[in-house]
Amino acid sequence: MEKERGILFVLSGPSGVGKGTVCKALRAQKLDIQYSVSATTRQPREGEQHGVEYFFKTKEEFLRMIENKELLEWAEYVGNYYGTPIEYVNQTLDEGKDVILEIEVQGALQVKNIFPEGVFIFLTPPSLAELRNRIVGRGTETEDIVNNRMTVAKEEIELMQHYHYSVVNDEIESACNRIKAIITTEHCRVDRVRPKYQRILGADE
Ligand SMILES: Nc1nc2c(ncn2[C@@H]2O[C@H](COP(=O)(O)OP(=O)(O)O)[C@@H](O)[C@H]2O)c(=O)[nH]1
Ligand SMILES: Nc1ncnc2c1ncn2[C@@H]1O[C@H](COP(=O)(O)OP(=O)(O)O)[C@@H](O)[C@H]1O
Repeated sequence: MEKERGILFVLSGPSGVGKGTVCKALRAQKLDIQYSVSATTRQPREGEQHGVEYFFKTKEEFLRMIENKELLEWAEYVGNYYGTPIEYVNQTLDEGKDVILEIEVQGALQVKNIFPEGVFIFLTPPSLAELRNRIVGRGTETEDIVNNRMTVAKEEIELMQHYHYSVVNDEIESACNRIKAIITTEHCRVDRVRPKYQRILGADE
């Protein structure tokens, strides 16, 4: 019997809201979901491994991936390129497994055009003041860059309307629980389960 296709979940939101942190916490829970590994031209950080956190590429290699249509979406973010290899996503969904992408907002909106049946989750800060604290707290940005990130974040929060769900990242554990609840809910949607039951009803006993 033909397998149900998996569901594509996209977790996105402004820089510093905690996408990476929440995704790492979700991974630790060993859910039945696959995590896509992105390609990037940024330098690996200490401890990062090729093929685990990212596929680290030169700019030339990345541009070739774009040219060869190997990416589902891509975006330039703070001077580096980031993109989602399309083959892994399609293959994993075809195998009936769910996939989650943790990507920034420009990329998420590109995916929405290609995969409108995907589930788009916007991670929201509890407040703008807390978002600023988190960006400053990370200690990687100068004051000018923090101000710039805040301006971009406000524009990105306006784009929340294009998403299906908004999850507040107040506490990491609560945010993870909300995302797990969304995954469960999506699996119970009648438009997703009906084809399966129609097949069962139509099949000989
Ligand atoms: N569009 C897009 N964004 C990505 C992709 N992979 C990672 N990102 C985003 O790129 C941004 C920078 O990621 P990274 O360099 O790991 O630094 P971070 O700020 O510590 O998360 C984050 O907002 C990620 O969500 C991708 O494949 N496509
Ligand atoms: N729920 C939370 N409460 C407090 N701090 C958080 C929370 N989630 C993330 N952070 C902190 O906020 C900063 C930004 O998180 P990060 O995961 O790098 O964000 P993003 O991937 O969205 O850019 C990090 O220092 C992280 O430890």
